Amino acid sequence: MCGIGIAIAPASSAHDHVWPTVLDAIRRRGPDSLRTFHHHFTAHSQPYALSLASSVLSLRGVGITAQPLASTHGRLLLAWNGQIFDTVDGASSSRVRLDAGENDAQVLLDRITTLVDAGSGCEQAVNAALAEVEAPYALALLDTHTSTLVFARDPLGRRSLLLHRSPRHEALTICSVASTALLDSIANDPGATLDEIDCATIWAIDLLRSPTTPRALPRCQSRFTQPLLLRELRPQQPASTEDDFEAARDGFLAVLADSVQRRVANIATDQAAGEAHVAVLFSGGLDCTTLALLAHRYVPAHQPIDLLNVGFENPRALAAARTERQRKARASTEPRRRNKHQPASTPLQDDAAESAPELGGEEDIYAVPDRLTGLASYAELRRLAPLRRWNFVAINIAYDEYTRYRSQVATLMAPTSSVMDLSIGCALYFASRGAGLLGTELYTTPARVLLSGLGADELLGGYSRHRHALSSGLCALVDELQLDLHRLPTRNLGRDDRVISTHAREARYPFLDRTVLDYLTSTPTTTKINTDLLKAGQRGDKFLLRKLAQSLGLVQASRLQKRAMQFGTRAAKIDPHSGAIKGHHKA
Ligand SMILES: Nc1ncnc2c1ncn2[C@@H]1O[C@H](COP(=O)(O)OP(=O)(O)OP(=O)(O)O)[C@@H](O)[C@H]1O
Ligand SMILES: NC(=O)CC[C@H](N)C(=O)O
Repeated sequence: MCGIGIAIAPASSAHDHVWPTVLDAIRRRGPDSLRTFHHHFTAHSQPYALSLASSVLSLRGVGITAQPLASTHGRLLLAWNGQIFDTVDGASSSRVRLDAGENDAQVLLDRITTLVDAGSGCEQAVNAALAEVEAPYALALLDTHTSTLVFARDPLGRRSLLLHRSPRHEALTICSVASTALLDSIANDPGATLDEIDCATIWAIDLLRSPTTPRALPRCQSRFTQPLLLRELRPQQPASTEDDFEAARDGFLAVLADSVQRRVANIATDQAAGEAHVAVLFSGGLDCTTLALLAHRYVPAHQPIDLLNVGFENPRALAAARTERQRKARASTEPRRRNKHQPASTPLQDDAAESAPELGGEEDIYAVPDRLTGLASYAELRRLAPLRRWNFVAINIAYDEYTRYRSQVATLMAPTSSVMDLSIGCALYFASRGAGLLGTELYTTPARVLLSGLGADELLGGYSRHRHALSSGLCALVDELQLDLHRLPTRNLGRDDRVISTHAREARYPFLDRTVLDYLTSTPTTTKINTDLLKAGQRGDKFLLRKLAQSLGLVQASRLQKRAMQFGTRAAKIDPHSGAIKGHHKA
């Protein structure tokens, strides 16, 4: 992923010690180029300076399209962290150019320039151009003629953009990710703030009038920007073309496969043709295994697909497992009647009981639940696609290594800061670093594109809270699913982008493609979820996806139960005495 950094401040105070640290942080996200453009203006009779920096992780077009990218006469400057995967039908010239392999930043800037040349203000032009594309993005556009800055994130918030205000709001920093110096300012200067930029609207700053006060602009409506509403909650429910379950499953397969194809095709890098261009963040669970098998259809046959599977040495869980094994061994050699007042097990024993059967043996400290599932699904992929080179990369993170990197991950994920965020952030940090064992050899994935299965649980009812909601009736389940859709932009995606992109890689989310979202929000809830099975505590969750996976031959993976990343990797409750700490506590 690329990076964006913008500083707006009175000229006298511009470029303090924080700005170089912001540049460092965004350089890591986009190692292929980094440019900075300076714009000077006067507001309230005071000279001001704006610096606009943009780094590029080049994935589209011929060569590297450096940013900020200038329009022909230099009036407009674009910083684009994004990938256009689809365009509305009306934008046919953009579509043709993208299909021909042109760089999407250039195509987008040309479209904005055309609208500005035809008389639109730059805010309207950006707004209209963004409504024509399906893309994860964070963007900033500076109009040097009018001294207007426009910035935005895609409606689902798949790319990060943060806003930092100085204590008296006289200066503003907009950046993909925070640096330690920026966080120090939050800690030390009362009044300083750091927030994720809201992606429901587009933002603009009229630099000459109010240089540090963004204004919200409602988004232009299109099929890519309309709010997502489940069919059960629409005033008029669409006629159900998918009464037939098999037709619904096949329709889902068609849109999901197409989404995967668009995310793995046309990756233009200077990599050797025969090395992996695509890796899967691979727990071995249902969601990512299905994506891996679909990716196999479209990734060139001579390229390997890397499966990145992370697991942590968790001293607490290991100690508990050992104690539990010893207890069981003692119990089997000295059978004793349990006193009825003695509790069946302690919380630590419960934890161990969960670990014990899943740890492959005392010595295999990385045989965490996701490793075992990962290996099983890897075997299934090899069986179904034997001619593909699948690289199962075992990413083993020792407790020492985790403790060395923890504060770095905490800085990257800011302003999110809970214990659960840190566990997930660490799992994603190491998984996307992509360095582990390929067999017995050390290996680091060269892939810049990482597929993630995130989104399937929100769309298809994969969380245990969906089952709890169903116990209050179907309407409660529908409401819970709608809430998930509503919260997608604010929950995890910004955090994940900040953590993953620091390794100069880009996460792509096939389940969050707009056409997939439209399809699944139009499919009846009772088709997506088998409510009878779910009520009975069986595999009724993500039922449509389970059946899709089965139809592809993924028999083992289609039966897997959801396991949250922090538990599957054993990144949660890893520190001594962390047993009583709750996920929502501050890390
Ligand atoms: N141990 C892991 N190693 C690498 N990537 C992982 C791991 N665990 C989860 N991921 C990635 O994060 C995504 C979202 O994780 P989440 O905890 O929501 O799992 P999930 O919904 O059960 O998905 P899946 O069925 O793919 O495991 C996964 O689809 C996968 O791409
Ligand atoms: N990774 C990015 O967001 C870079 C921008 C552009 N899509 C490119 O590939 O060059």
